Amino acid sequence: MTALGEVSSRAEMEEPHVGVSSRSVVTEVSCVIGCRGLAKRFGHVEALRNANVTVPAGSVVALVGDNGAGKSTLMKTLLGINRPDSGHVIIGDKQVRLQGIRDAQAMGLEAVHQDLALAPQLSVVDNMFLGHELASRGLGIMSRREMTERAANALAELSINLPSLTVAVRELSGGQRQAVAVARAVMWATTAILLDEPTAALGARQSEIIAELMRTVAARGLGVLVISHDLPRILEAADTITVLWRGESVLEAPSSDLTVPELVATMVGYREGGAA
Ligand SMILES: Nc1ncnc2c1ncn2[C@@H]1O[C@H](COP(=O)(O)OP(=O)(O)OP(=O)(O)O)[C@@H](O)[C@H]1O
Repeated sequence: MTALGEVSSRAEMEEPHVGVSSRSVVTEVSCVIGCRGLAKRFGHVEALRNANVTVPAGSVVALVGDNGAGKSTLMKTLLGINRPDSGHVIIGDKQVRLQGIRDAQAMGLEAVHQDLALAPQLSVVDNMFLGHELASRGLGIMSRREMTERAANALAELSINLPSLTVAVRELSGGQRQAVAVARAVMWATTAILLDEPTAALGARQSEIIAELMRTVAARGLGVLVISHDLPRILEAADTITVLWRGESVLEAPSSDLTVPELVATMVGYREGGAA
């Protein structure tokens, strides 16, 4: 993996930033990945206008909001896929200007997008290394046995049981594929993983397993930022919830302080001053 020191030549580091939005109740915490005052337009669409999120190490933070609220845009901006029009991204308590996804990866971020980006015809082991061929080379030439061992360890650490590591990924269930994508992200991440709707296509039991997996990942010290529409489950799995409403973060609170009806009301009808 690229050493962090190499990043500064590509991702411009700025001064550490403190302070969060006035409605935030999560203040002055260390931030492995987050942002302050992000704005992003696509033509006449204001996808983000004042987005703030803070993901501390060892925490699961859920990003919720109605369709079109800006959740995916925010995640892509945190990953350097989108460039913000204003505001800034924070990684490891420092403001950074990411030039692309490679910068984000070099700073220890890994993402699991909705399409999972797995190669169905390749084995579990090959998928665990997919997209990280350059980083793997940095580890020296790995034999097939070493790759299999490394993948097996990564899966075992997350208590992921699969029928075989040599089976093609297309033969796994949806939940097992999702688990492989999460395990790959965790294997390469050193600061945080970002998950876009990891349980959208899963049944109840498989969704439960992925929720447990997020807790396990956080317990290992990584930050976890997850987009979810599954409010009951995410209230249980996340430490903190951030609500986006029309591109603006309007609520950031410990999940233990929130209920599903409160979340829904905030997601669909937030108005400054209270009433929906
Ligand atoms: N590349 C793009 N070009 C033009 N408009 C975009 C682009 N990406 C997002 N948008 C617009 O920005 C707004 C926010 O979209 P985004 O996908 O971030 O919302 P979301 O909260 O993730 O929605 P959903 O829950 O439906 O996935 C939408 O109006 C969307 O159409």
